[in-house]
Amino acid sequence: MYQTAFLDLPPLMSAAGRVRLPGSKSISNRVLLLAALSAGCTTLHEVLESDDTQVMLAALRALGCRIDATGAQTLQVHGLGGQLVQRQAQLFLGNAGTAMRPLTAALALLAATQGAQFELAGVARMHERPIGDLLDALRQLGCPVQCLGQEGYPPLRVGDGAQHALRLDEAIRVRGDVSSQFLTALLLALPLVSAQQAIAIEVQGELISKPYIDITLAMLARFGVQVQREGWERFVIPAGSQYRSPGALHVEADASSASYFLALGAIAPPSPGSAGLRIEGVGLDSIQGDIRFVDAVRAMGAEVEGQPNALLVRRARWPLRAIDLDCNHIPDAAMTLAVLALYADGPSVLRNIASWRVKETDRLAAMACELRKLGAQVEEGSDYLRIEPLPADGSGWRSASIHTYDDHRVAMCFALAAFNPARIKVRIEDPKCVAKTFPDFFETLFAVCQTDAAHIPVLCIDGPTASGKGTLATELAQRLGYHRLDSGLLYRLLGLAAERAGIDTRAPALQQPGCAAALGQLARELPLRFEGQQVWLGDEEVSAALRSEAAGMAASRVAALPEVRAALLELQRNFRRLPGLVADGRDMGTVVFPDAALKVYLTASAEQRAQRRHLQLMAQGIPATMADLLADLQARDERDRSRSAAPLKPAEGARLLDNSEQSIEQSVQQVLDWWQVCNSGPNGPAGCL
Ligand SMILES: Nc1ncnc2c1ncn2[C@@H]1O[C@H](COP(=O)(O)OP(=O)(O)OP(=O)(O)O)[C@@H](O)[C@H]1O
Ligand SMILES: Nc1ccn([C@@H]2O[C@H](COP(=O)(O)O)[C@@H](O)[C@H]2O)c(=O)n1
Repeated sequence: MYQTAFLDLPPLMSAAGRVRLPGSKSISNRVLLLAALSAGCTTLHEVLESDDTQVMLAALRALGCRIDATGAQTLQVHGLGGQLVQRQAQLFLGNAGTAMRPLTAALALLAATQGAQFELAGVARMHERPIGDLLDALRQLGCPVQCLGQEGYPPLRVGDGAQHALRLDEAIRVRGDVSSQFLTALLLALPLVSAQQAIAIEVQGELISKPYIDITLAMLARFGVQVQREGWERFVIPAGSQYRSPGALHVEADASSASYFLALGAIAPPSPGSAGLRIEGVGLDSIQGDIRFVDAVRAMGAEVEGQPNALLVRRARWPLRAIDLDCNHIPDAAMTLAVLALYADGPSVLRNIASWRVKETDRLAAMACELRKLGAQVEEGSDYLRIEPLPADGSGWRSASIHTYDDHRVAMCFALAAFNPARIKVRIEDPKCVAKTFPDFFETLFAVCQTDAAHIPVLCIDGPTASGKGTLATELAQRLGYHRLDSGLLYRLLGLAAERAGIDTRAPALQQPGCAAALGQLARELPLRFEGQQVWLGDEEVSAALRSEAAGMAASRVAALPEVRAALLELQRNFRRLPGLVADGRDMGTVVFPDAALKVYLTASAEQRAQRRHLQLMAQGIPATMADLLADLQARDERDRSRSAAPLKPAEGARLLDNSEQSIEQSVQQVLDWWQVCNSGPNGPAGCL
């Protein structure tokens, strides 16, 4: 997951391959709760790992439910059988509506019938999301429920520690026109108290987001409770209903998450020779309402083929066909349509989406505001959006920094704007907000998208030994969310590989006929592998061996050979991958990435550098003297500067940074400021050179 303050998406050009989606949030949180309420043990497979499921898991554990992780995305839930083991708890539920609403209802009933008291709170936005209609229904039942802040909103206290008789004879009335989650919450909770009598729920107002109720009913059925539905107005939980664990259950992939990749397939030309984009984990027979997003992208012109537990999508009609659609049945996925509308042949209207206003943020206002930043004309009604497309010739598109409002769906759907025909980058602020439902969303996106190498930004740091290039490059890559190329490591690996192969890399031997060619060949076939922080040369883990001064000296000798440099050139250029690269070495800006957007030449006095290296080695427990280190680094610098192939020197247009008197953070800030300037042109990273 990208933990950066922002993520710059370079212009994207095509997409193809396979996407494996994470588990459905709606199903995961429902089945976690149901498994916890049931008697017996339930094994849940492919459970979503995200912020929203984490808060549900933490709450269930705080209530005394044992949940063991028994494999990747597999959990074993030891159900409580409807019996409280904790009579008091304070639960933090973040911004997860799928946790707050059902837990409120279930705990209110359990607290009232068994004598307990619980507090449920969330993040600030959760305390602005109304829950009054659900509380009214619980109060009708006779459950003590108290709002600890503003009436009708979390934080809440349910129960008062005493037992209360419930009024179950009369039908429970609940509003259905603000959020369908209130009805879901009651449906999930009431089987806890239906052993003796049937319980009816009557929905007041037109029920919105009906497909989510279908998910609830399907999950209840899996746990042994068959709810009788009379239209969408009345639901009856039969007397004697009781939760029974199904033993094991597989969670479908998230159909709302599929929408981003269905949309991607609709707008991205497939890469040459590919059949399109295959989305795995969910098929046309999904029980999730957002699968109907398929109808919407088909209406806009995409070809979608249903396969067993998968979808295959291809761009067909271009530009897309504008739509005028009632989106009440796909409220979450419909946000994706708002961005697709930018690529349509006329204005699109998304109707009946008033519920957007009470989601993670006011999504109607947020989408209108961010679409306008891209240059679109948008009309925002109380319950609709009308979106004018942007010209297919690229005129009118503006480079924008998309504010994401701590809303995962805003971040994910605006990623699609990176396919703009103007080929301008799109900045997504606070990309980690996708953790709510799809922590690896951007990694998944980059894995199936392609673009011209020239669009992938590169930031180069060159300079002499121990000037701090690696330290600076690592930090920059982390803050920008970019890949990192430590090019010196490749030369060090080659020096080590030569030693392992019995090739003498000392000066006289290197001049022997055939030696340079042999090293060039070795460089082309380097059996290198990166595993996290570990570097492998064939079967040997060599990370520590590579950092020795001897390895540095050997690297510096083999690096002077043109055959070696030529052999490693392509390998280094292959590190240029989405979303960007920070590369450090001696010739990053001069030879390997001459078109880099920003080139920095980093120096410090030889004495400072020797001292830093000394401290570095001491910290690793490697003995060295200052005098030896100074002599070594001066010899290396001299060889690097004086060689004929790719000598160490500032690249044309490079920014010079002498960090002798700077802290690491000051150097980082200086380069980020330069990077910001490079990126502030109307077309994104035009470069500083
Ligand atoms: N601005 C700085 N101020 C103080 N110390 C620094 C600064 N930058 C880096 N250092 C320290 O100097 C040491 C050497 O840095 P680093 O290994 O990043 O240099 P390098 O240029 O990548 O070296 P090499 O070219 O040999 O790989 C590290 O211990 C690092 O913490
Ligand atoms: N682009 C590069 C990077 C490194 N070298 C040579 O490798 C030696 C080791 O590099 P470190 O950055 O890991 O210390 C270095 O002394 C250079 O001779 C290079 O030539 N080009």
